[in-house]
Amino acid sequence: MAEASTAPPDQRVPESIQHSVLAEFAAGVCRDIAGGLLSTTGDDLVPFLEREVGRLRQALEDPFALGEGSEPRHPPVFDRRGRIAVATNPVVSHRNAIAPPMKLVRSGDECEFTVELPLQYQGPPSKLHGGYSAVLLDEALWKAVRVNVSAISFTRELTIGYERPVPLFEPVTVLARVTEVDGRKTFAEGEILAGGEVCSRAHGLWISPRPRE
Ligand SMILES: CCCCCCCC/C=C\CCCCCCCC(=O)SCCNC(=O)CCNC(=O)[C@H](O)C(C)(C)COP(=O)(O)OP(=O)(O)OC[C@H]1O[C@@H](n2cnc3c(N)ncnc32)[C@H](O)[C@@H]1OP(=O)(O)O
Repeated sequence: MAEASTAPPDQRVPESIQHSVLAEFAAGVCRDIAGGLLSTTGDDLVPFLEREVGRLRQALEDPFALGEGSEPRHPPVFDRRGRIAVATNPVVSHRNAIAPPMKLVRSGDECEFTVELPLQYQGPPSKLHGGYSAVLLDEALWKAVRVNVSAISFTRELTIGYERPVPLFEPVTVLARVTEVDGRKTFAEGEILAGGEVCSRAHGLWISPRPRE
């Protein structure tokens, strides 16, 4: 259990920058291993794994060699109650090895993300699994709701239309915007685009929980 921090606000971080950079690097190696296990077979498997383990071992021996001066994207913080809060989000957190991670590049009335999906997200050959398209759109539409509505909301309904396959191994864009706010209900819509063409469309409803009596 984390102890409540008594540090001044500017020092309220539970680990060094170097450890945060190391954790995000390790998550990246885990992602590369996940993809490589699906594309590497037979005699290539052992050298592949040795290379990846070697990258990790080298980082552990000399963490300062990891992109000198580089900043962690999602370092843990102390929350308002003094507990350690790690960015666990499975779509955008650089510390979560199962996140691609999808990157927010523009946030406002419309949110824009970019992402490149490797082999572990494959459904049809070289195309994204449809369930994972829904994951990307859920996150993007939730973010558009989050930045435009003050109360935290949760996905109540999400409808996805699959118009074209989403390609793996190339940058795709995910767009999202709020269309209507009605009390606790917020409606939003968005798209996944590849090469300028819409591949999937989503619309849905986000509801903020009723205030406690
Ligand atoms: C490092 C630090 C980080 C800090 C971060 C801060 C905190 C972060 C917090 C969160 C992170 C999330 C990260 C992104 C996640 C992406 C989004 C997700 O995946 S969310 C998870 C999946 N979703 C759920 O698990 C919801 C499960 N459902 C519920 O919990 C409830 O259903 C809930 C809260 C959504 C609504 O519950 P009710 O009981 O308040 O709803 P009722 O009263 O039934 O409906 C409200 C109104 O909406 C209408 N309504 C319901 N369904 C409708 C529909 N389909 N169309 C139109 N209206 C509808 C109803 O008729 C009602 O209307 P009338 O107020 O009576 O006028």
